[in-house]
Amino acid sequence: MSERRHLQVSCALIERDGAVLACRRSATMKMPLKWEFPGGKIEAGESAAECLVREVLEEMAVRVSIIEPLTPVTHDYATFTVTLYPFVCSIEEGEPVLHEHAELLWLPPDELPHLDWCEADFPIIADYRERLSARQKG
Ligand SMILES: Nc1nc2c([nH]c(=O)n2[C@H]2C[C@H](O)[C@@H](COP(=O)(O)OP(=O)(O)OP(=O)(O)O)O2)c(=O)[nH]1
Repeated sequence: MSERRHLQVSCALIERDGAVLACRRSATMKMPLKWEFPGGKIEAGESAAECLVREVLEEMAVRVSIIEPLTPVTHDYATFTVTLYPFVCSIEEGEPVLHEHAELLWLPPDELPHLDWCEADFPIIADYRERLSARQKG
């Protein structure tokens, strides 16, 4: 029996002017038309943070700097498992462009849960919003 695939993926919650960038997967990708954060698979010898910066640059021609890591999330999909390493980021250089995605959207954090996200992303959004409200209180 073949072993179930377990992907290690970095993803970016890019903040700008009180909004966060959401990307919609194209109709031809796996999980078509689901929303996700920009990012991709961690390569051998690469840290999650290095992967994040490389992937966002490749995917949307934007150089990001990391503000803070969020708690990694492991999720079982029907055919594979993914561990997502999320990072809150800001843009250092560039304007996001559509290469692979069907749509890009800047959304206030409170509106993020309303999109049809890849399942693994919901706990990340919850963690992010909790940290934001903690930041505002304290
Ligand atoms: N980039 C990204 N991927 C996510 C998120 N949530 C989530 O479940 N994933 C999954 C979708 C993919 O299976 C995997 C990301 O790998 P990828 O971006 O290299 O994969 P892909 O489907 O675009 O392409 P591929 O496997 O055919 O090479 O992680 C997310 O927020 N961002």
